[in-house]
Amino acid sequence: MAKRETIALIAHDQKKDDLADFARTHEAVLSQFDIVATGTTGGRIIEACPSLSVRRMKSGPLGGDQQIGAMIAEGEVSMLIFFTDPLTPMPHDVDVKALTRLATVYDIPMALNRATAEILIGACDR
Ligand SMILES: O=C(CO)COP(=O)(O)O
Repeated sequence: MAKRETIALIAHDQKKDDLADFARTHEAVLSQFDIVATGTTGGRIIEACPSLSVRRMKSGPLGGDQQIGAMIAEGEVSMLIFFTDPLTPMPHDVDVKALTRLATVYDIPMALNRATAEILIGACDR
């Protein structure tokens, strides 16, 4: 069986409801991919969409962003959808920056808000 591509899904706390809703809306498309997520986000996605194949890494503040960044560097992630919260200071801000930097370095499609995520997921559905 051909290896499926992986999409990384992450949301900051204030954006988790929105990402869970996004995942529910696009469950059929997402089910064609393996999903990797930071810990708490992954739990929310599994709750919202039990049919999806979700690998949960550590929680973001405990290194989850860095783990997913390492996967990007290894070529294991095809797309990053990360609903960021620009209005709340984060203790792990540097990790968030490192993750989005690696997505840019390795030139994978990256959505940092829902409007862009809708366009990317629409492109996956063709
Ligand atoms: O903080 C995060 C990303 O920077 C998300 O981590 P959680 O999904 O564990 O809340």
